[in-house]
Amino acid sequence: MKDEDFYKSTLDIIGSSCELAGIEERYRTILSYPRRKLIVNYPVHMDDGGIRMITALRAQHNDALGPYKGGIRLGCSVTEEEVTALSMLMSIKCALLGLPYGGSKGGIIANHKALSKKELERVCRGYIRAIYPVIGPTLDVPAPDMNVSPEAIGWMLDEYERMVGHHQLDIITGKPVELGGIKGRTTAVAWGGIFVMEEVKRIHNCDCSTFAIQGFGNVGGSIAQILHEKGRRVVAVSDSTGGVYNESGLNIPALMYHKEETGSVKGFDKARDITNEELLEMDVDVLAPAAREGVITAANADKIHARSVLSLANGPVDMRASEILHDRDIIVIPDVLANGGGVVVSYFEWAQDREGYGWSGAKVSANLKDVMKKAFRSVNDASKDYKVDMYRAAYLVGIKNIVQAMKARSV
Ligand SMILES: NC(=O)c1ccc[n+]([C@@H]2O[C@H](COP(=O)([O-])OP(=O)(O)OC[C@H]3O[C@@H](n4cnc5c(N)ncnc54)[C@H](O)[C@@H]3O)[C@@H](O)[C@H]2O)c1
Repeated sequence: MKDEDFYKSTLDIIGSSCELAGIEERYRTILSYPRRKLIVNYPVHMDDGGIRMITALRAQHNDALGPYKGGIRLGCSVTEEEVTALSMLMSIKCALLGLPYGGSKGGIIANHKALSKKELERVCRGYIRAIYPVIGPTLDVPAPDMNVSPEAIGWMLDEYERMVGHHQLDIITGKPVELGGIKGRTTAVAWGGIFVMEEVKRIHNCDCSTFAIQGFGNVGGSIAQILHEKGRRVVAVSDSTGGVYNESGLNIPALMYHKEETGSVKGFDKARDITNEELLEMDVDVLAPAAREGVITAANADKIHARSVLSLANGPVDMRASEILHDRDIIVIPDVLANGGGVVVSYFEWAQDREGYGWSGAKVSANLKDVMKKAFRSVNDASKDYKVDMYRAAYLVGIKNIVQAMKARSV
């Protein structure tokens, strides 16, 4: 899916949710624009003595409920439309999950694979210097997203603290644990998805024994690992190079080792190579797209054979595809709910750093479970009340919560 289409499909779901909830036209108009978009160009010193200009941005969508919150993406294919749409999804996600945050997103347009570690550090530090005027612990709190590691977040924290001249751990989340990060952040998206899946299984009485996972990075890799440890059968996984399949279940730790050694999941000796299309069309209990936006659309929704779809990536299923799947009795857990565990635990990290008292892993896990189950119930109830699929219900609940906050502010 092209980024313009992702942006358009985000506006479509905002518009149709407002219509469904009977929300006044002016709120739909307000929510269809980001409040602020900062585009920056900054020079980075390269190891060969030259400089390179880096273009980056920060999109801030809506802050009626609290400070903007959103990750930073790094990559040469990052675009303004993609980052803007993702800032909108963040507002809706935070509102749906009951967090006191608005939504934002950042993007750094650079080929991270072609940078040395020192160059990457200078790119990350430069980004913080460039967006400094629009971020702050009660203004906009960044976090990692694709291709941004906890180490990179550590550099960003350090750069901000150098600028302000004092410690400020609550300026950014996703930090290494030894630098004010929180226990459980790296597996938070995966655990959040699993807690939601457990509710789906309990309430809708569906089977969750076999899994196919698209993407084998932070999110896809960690859910595969957890499911494997729980004794579930992860029969297929893929990355950008293709996928692998084993009907009896893949040995995930061995596959991780294979990917580390070869750079790809393909060619794993205890499995058969498959394409990403084959993975999406697999007959499994749960299909978890955990790579990119726009992978299930009206063009391939008819070919999906999973019993449920856990949308761990941002925007992997569009509204039309979700309707088609719903009509075929396939349960779609929307992204704003399924991958919400990441921002929930980011919120715990922010709260921990503002409080100055470390949370235990057990406290993180118990609180995450509570938030995810409560959010699932609100979506499930809205789905029944409005007689719509869970995808539309989730956006509807999030947007209603934002609009209530705007009304309380007399916007
Ligand atoms: N990391 C987080 O905390 C977090 C939180 C919420 C949502 N998300 C979303 O989850 C998704 C994945 O994020 P991540 O942090 O795991 O990124 P990542 O960069 O660690 O991993 C992405 C994975 O997807 C694979 N991939 C890329 N393009 C692909 C394609 N066309 N087909 C199949 N596989 C492909 C990559 O090879 C890699 O294995 C993104 O949509 C991101 O916005 C991430």
